[in-house]
Amino acid sequence: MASRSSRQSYSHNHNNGSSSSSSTSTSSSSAAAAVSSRTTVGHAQPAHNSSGRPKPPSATSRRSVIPNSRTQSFHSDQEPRRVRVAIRLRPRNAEDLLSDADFSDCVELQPELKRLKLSKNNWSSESYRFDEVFTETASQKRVYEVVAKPVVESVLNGYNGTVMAYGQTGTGKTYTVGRLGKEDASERGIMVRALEDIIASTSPASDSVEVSYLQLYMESIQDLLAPEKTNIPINEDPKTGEVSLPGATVVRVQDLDHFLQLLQVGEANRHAANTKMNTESSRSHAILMVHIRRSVHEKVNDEINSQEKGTKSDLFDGNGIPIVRKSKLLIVDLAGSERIDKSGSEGLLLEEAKFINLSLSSLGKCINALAENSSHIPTRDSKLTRLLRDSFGGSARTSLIVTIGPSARHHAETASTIMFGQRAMKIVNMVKLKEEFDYESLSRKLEGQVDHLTAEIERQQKLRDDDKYKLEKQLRECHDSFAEARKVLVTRSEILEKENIHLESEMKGILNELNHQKDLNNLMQDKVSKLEMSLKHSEQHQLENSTYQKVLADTTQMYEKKMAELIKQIEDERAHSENAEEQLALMKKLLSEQQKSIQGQKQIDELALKLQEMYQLHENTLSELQSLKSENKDLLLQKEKLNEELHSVRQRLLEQEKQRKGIENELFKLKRAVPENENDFEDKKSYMKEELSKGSSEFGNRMGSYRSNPLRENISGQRATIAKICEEGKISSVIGPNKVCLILLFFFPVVTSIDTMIYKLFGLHNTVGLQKILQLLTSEDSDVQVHAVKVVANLAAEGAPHLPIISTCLK
Ligand SMILES: Nc1ncnc2c1ncn2[C@@H]1O[C@H](COP(=O)(O)OP(=O)(O)OP(=O)(O)O)[C@@H](O)[C@H]1O
Repeated sequence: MASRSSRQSYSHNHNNGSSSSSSTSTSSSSAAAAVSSRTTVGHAQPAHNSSGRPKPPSATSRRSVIPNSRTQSFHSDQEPRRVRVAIRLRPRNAEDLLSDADFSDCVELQPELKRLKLSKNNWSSESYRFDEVFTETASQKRVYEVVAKPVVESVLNGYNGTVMAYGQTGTGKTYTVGRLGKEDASERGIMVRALEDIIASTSPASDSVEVSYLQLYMESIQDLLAPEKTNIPINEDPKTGEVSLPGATVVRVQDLDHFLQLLQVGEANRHAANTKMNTESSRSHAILMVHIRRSVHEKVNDEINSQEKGTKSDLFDGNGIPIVRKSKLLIVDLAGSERIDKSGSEGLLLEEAKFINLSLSSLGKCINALAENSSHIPTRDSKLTRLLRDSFGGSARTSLIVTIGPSARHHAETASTIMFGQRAMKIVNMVKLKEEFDYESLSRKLEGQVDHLTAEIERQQKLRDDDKYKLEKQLRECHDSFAEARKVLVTRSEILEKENIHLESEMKGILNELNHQKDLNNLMQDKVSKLEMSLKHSEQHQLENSTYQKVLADTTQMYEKKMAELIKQIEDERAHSENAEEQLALMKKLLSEQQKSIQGQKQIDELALKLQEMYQLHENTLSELQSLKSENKDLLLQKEKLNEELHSVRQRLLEQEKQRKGIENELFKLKRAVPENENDFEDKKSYMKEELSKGSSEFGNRMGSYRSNPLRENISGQRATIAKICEEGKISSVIGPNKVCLILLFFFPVVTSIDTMIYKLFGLHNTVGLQKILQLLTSEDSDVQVHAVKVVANLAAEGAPHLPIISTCLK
């Protein structure tokens, strides 16, 4: 009772609400008996704090039946959470109505107070407070939301959870937990609704929901999804305390329909045997294990120890890291906790009942021990307690639904069940969040990243190789074009150099020639000036040469002008040439610079273009030079001709000058030699003869130059006639016929006929005398006679004083 008193001291949430101090535990069920016995002996009471709330369990009281399973997790948050217990009253069934017709219900529910009154007898009852009280009209949905949904949410958040139904056979455990509700969804039990929520809250891409469905039948674990698997061993990790069933089938749930199919298969395989109490009684404990694995990306928590933090920081650079939350939900539909004597079982059924009672009794003992903070929790007494070690006193969040029937016939079982629930309410679990680094998915992710990066590196490498190949190709092409351009430039440079050398030599030649021409010009100018001087001196005597001199002066002036122009052109050409040389030097410099560092085809092309322009300019210069040369040549030829003409003119002038002087001398001598009269004639005859004979050879030579002249041949022809006349007149005997003719020619250059000349000769000079002319009339030579007649006729025509003489002669 002490325990009851202590329970009464719970707060409204924790107080079991028992209003009676008397122990009414007469349960014959094993678990209830265990609880009862513990209660009766008055073992350890739950600790309370000053506020009436149960103290958080001490290290000892909190201890889990399993070791800390979070050695790999980094969350250390632990939260005390009491096992939540709700009670549900099944509606009266036909049997109840029939058998209890004369009795009232043994329980009275006060759901608003979350209390249950269990009648002890007709006049007294005991009141018990639960976390929730469901009447017979409570819907499946509400039962789920109140009892199971918080646990499911915890499981989705990474905590282990357990939802378990405990109660007498036929009170609605399977109805509450395992009903499929195929035809009516509102009838669905906790299993289906829990999976519905879990599936809806998880992502098939990042999360996984796996289920195993087992039954514990006669201390043997059988796989309900693969019934051939029996006696599946329980594996307990000594380090983590994790309980697992490695032999059990684990199926990843795809959707709710898939789960319903699985559940249906499991239900079909669940062993059920008819008992006298319930034709469809479950003779085994059904355990649905739901393994949830959820990926959570969180930042590195400050709580992570520095070593782990450092490692992860290196890996993720402070960004979200893959964290996986692994949690397990157990939904347990326990077998009925009926009394063996009441069930009337025998044979196999009796054996089943014994095992059921054994496991439930063991569970009750554990719950008692936990509730009383016992130092020893007998979890290893049965497989059921081994499987549920994490659910009671462990790290799981646990809700217990206790089902009872209304029939007074089962008052004792109902009371025992209620006490089981009341004990369970004292158990405080230390729920723990089970988060782990998802090394597996991290590894997969990293492998994926490595693959991606490797592919990217390979792609980049391939791109680099392609670029490198293209660049190398371009470089080779550039090298080739550069070498070719260089070759062309070198060739052109060589050609230009040769042409330049050639031009330079030509320029030198031209310059030399020009200098020579200048010298010649100077000489010519000197000669011309001298000639001009000479001409000036002989200007008075050489009027006929004035035209020549003028032409010569004009020609010389023109020539000088042309020479000046030519010099100017040559100077221009020299300037051009110097400019070309400068440009060529620039080109050479550019070429050398270009040869040193050619930066590309573009510069080469520009240089080639410039070079071509220079070459064109050079070509033009050459052609201009050539034309100037030809002009110079022509001018030189003209100059040569002019020089020759000038020379010949000068020669003629000199000769004429010389002839003139000679003639003047001879004339002077002749004048001296001419007799004044007949007597003087004879005196001077010898002198003249001597002189004439002396000069005849010179005179004859001087006249030789005229022999080629036709005029002079004519004169020569007439000379014979004159000579005859002179011979007749005794002149020729004195000076000779040649000299007579020359005298005639000198004094009478305009005489057109021999007759006139003879007439003049005899008329001006009376040396011959009229008598001599008249004597010619009688000359034996007919020609002389004819001419003598003509002379006489002329004299007569003139009416000269000779006329009387002539008349006399003619007589
Ligand atoms: N709350 C309820 N509302 C309506 N019917 C119910 C309710 N609870 C139970 N029943 C009915 O009572 C009968 C027995 O229920 P159930 O089989 O769930 O009992 P049980 O506790 O699982 O029995 P066992 O332990 O023998 O398996 C079923 O026909 C079920 O439909």
